[in-house]
Amino acid sequence: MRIGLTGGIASGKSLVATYLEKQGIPVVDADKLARQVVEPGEPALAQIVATFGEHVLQDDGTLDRKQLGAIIFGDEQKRKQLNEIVHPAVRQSMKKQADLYEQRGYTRVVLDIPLLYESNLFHMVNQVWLVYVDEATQLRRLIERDGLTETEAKQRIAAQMPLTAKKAQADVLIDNNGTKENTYRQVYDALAKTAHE
Ligand SMILES: Nc1ncnc2c1ncn2[C@@H]1O[C@H](COP(=O)(O)OP(=O)(O)OP(=O)(O)O)[C@@H](O)[C@H]1O
Repeated sequence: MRIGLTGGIASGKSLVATYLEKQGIPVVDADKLARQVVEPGEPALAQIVATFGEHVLQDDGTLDRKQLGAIIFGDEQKRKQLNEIVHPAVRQSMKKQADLYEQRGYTRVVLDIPLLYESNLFHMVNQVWLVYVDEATQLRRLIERDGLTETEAKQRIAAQMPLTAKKAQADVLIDNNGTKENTYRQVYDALAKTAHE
């Protein structure tokens, strides 16, 4: 069974993912794979260079993220082109890792996908677990973690699909407004329910 773990910025996905790993559940991290698929030697990097030019590479052959960011900033068409290269590579890589874990005998694999809703990746998982917090808590934790001003933090939250809108399509809601222990308990209980599925 594949569980899609998602939420919003600073909602507590990493907290939950770390706990799941401690419980012996393998977690496939979409953000980590998104960095791996553009490493030197990877086909996605070659496609990026073919599309945007050699100047998106640094001298050591790695992707110059700043340069690429500047190219796609404010250019919807270019952003789309980049996503059309990177997204399929990430999906393929997530699937491959999940397959591997299953071949090794794991019956439950978690796919940590921050943009599961935005990228419409419901087809990749059997269940969606949503880590949610109310906006005041999200704002406070984001400011504390990243050292942002209130305005900056509000902008980042506003740039995403609201967490409340994500609730309707979730199979399991993990309320992370309380203590970490409280959240761990909910995850433990949700895991217990999947043990025989
Ligand atoms: N229940 C909690 N009580 C107190 N602090 C918490 C709790 N849950 C998370 N935090 C803190 O809030 C911050 C955000 O949590 P976390 O990094 O797990 O979120 P995330 O969803 O993975 O964020 P992002 O997607 O932005 O990386 C962290 O500093 C974390 O330590």
